[in-house]
Amino acid sequence: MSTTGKNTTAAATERPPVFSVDGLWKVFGPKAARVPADPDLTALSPAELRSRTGCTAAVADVSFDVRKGEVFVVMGLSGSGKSTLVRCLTRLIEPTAGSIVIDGEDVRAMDRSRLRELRRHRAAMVFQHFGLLPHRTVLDNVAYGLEVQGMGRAERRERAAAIVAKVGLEGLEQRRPGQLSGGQRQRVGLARALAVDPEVLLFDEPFSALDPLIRRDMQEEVVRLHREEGRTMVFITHDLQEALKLGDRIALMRDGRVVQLGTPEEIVGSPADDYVREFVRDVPREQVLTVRTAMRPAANADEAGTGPAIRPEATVSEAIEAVARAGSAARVISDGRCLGVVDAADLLSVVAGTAAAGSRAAGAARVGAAATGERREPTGPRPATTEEPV
Ligand SMILES: Nc1ncnc2c1ncn2[C@@H]1O[C@H](COP(=O)(O)OP(=O)(O)OP(=O)(O)O)[C@@H](O)[C@H]1O
Repeated sequence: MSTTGKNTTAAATERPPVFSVDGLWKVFGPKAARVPADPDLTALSPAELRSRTGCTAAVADVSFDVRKGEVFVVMGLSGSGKSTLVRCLTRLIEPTAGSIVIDGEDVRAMDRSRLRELRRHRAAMVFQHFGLLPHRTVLDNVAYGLEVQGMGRAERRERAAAIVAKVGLEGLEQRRPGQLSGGQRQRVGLARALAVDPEVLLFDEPFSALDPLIRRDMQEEVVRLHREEGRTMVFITHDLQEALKLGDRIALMRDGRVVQLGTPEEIVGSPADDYVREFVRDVPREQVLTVRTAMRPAANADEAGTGPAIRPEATVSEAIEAVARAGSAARVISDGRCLGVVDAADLLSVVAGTAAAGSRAAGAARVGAAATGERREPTGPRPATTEEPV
């Protein structure tokens, strides 16, 4: 579980939104539209709402932005509303209330042809069950979306062949889906979505049917593609490890609501409530939390001036290694400035979960902001004033 390659820099968090979702509801059941509009009904628990109205609020007042170039993970247990939420983004499911905007354009106002173009070109979906055409070859399955777009045969086959190679399926172009393993089929599904060069890739639990090793391969494939292409991705999963591994930010859903929205580090280091705390209880904190969370101001000039230098994004696990090797506290250095120091005790208290993350990096105020989906940048502890070249 490494955070390597993630968009955790300030530049990434300042990128413009691709999708902006505000006050989104999807209610299933009779006279669904009255539910979001009635505060007496919106205040009910899911069970009460069902017994009073026969309705289920699969998505309940959800707001967030997906920023350009990020991997945005929607995570939650079965039935929490993940699929409904992501299907609402391109109106595969029609929302009941709220707004969805893609690149400034109102998705709810799109007519049929505009919606078709949205789904085909701008926000392509990779499904769990592949959805491949059984009688077509790998190459023709990948070229299918280009065919629908009206691209000529030679051009689309050339383009499809390049994408097939990109996802590691070279040599299998002429096979049919029935002659492939589950992992290979999922690669075809991924290649097909990539072939149309969409602005956003939407993944609906794409790897949950794969065995663990192939699943890990595919996760690495996604990380690699993301790193190479910087494509915006929305990824649904019920698997916390997968969410932490892939997500720049994670929206954790429960009963249709987003209970916390934040970076893996924020979710693990500063759970918004007991539900999230229980969810992340078994996560190896040292692999997710960074030294930003663990560091403290240097006690004196001596501490600020000696010891190994580590980056603020280094994980606590990496810092433990550096501190153990050096036998002294490490300095957290960014742009030649010493932001703080970490010693063995600081690092141990993060591992043990006794470090008050709320009072160190992830301030209590941010937890509130994350829970409501408000955009707010992670803040580190107050930097030490010591100027120190690395
Ligand atoms: N067509 C429908 N009619 C009525 N209720 C529905 C419908 N589709 C989904 N629901 C309900 O909405 C809630 C959210 O379902 P959804 O499929 O979005 O959850 P999920 O988190 O994606 O679950 P899973 O991980 O099992 O796919 C559930 O309570 C589900 O029963």
